[in-house]
Amino acid sequence: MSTVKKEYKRVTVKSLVDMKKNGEKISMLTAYDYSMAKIVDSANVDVILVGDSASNVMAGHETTLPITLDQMIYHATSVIRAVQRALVVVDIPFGSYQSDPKEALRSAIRIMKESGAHAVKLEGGEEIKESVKRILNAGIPVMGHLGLTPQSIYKFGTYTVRAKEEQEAEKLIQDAKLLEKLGCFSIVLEKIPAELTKKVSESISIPTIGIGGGKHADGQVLVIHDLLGMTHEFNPRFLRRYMNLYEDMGNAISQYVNDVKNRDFPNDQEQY
Ligand SMILES: Nc1nc(=O)c2c([nH]1)NC[C@@H]1CN(c3ccc(C(=O)N[C@@H](CCC(=O)O)C(=O)O)cc3)CN21
Ligand SMILES: CC(C)C(=O)C(=O)O
Ligand SMILES: [Mg+2]
Repeated sequence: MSTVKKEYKRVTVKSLVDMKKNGEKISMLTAYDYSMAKIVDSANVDVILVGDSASNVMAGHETTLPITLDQMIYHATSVIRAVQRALVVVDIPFGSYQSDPKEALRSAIRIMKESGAHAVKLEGGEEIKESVKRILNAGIPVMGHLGLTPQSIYKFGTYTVRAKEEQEAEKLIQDAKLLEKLGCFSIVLEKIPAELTKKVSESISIPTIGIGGGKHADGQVLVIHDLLGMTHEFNPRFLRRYMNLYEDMGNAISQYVNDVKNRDFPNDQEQY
């Protein structure tokens, strides 16, 4: 009898750029823990993002601002233990890269060293240029993030569509070109007009990953809890739900409560 070990061809930073070249769309989802990452990875998702959206969906904060570097590393470490195929990217959280490029590099190094992740993601363009350079110089792959950047929500005040005006759109295009020139391997485009996503995607050779960026992005990303319907009060237009887990889980748990109350669980077979 032989045990056949399944061979996984790992997704790399280079394979993502090749996918764009070959016209193959890239799938990306978030995960924050071992069990979920196992399922996401087994379903052949190309990129797993340990997003700072963990601040919302894991910790229950209103924004992504409170989550700490230590907490991000904890989530990333759990995810990495589960993943055999996907490229794992980790958000550098608010406050651990904005004050100076050396701090940015230190944060990126801690993420890579302590979690075993494959790349980091930072929000912004021109403003964080020196930090991106330093991190890339250390050999750490960087994913950019432009458009709606939730870490600067208080600067904008709302989660409305970004870069609808000519001037902001032009800055976004310049930022995308800059990130490519610096050496980023990919850029997330969040909540911008579909036509702008098209323009950006055609202007650079690294893949764009959209969330609320429309069909022209080279890939798509969603928060896993949104896709599964666990965040039933979050209803942006860009979200497609594939399940209604909030309801289904609620029903399953209610049945369990009933079974315990009614002395139905455990039964004779479910005890020793
Ligand atoms: N569960 C979850 N999903 C996400 O996609 C997500 C997070 N959390 N947390 C971090 C950021 C924040 N993101 C957001 C937040 C809000 C909207 C949004 O469209 N909100 C409103 C519209 C607000 C407005 O137009 O003023 C909505 O329609 O729900 C989109 C992306 C994306 N990220
Ligand atoms: C929504 C994605 C792109 C993200 O940054 C996150 O989940 O934190
Ligand atoms: Mg994020």
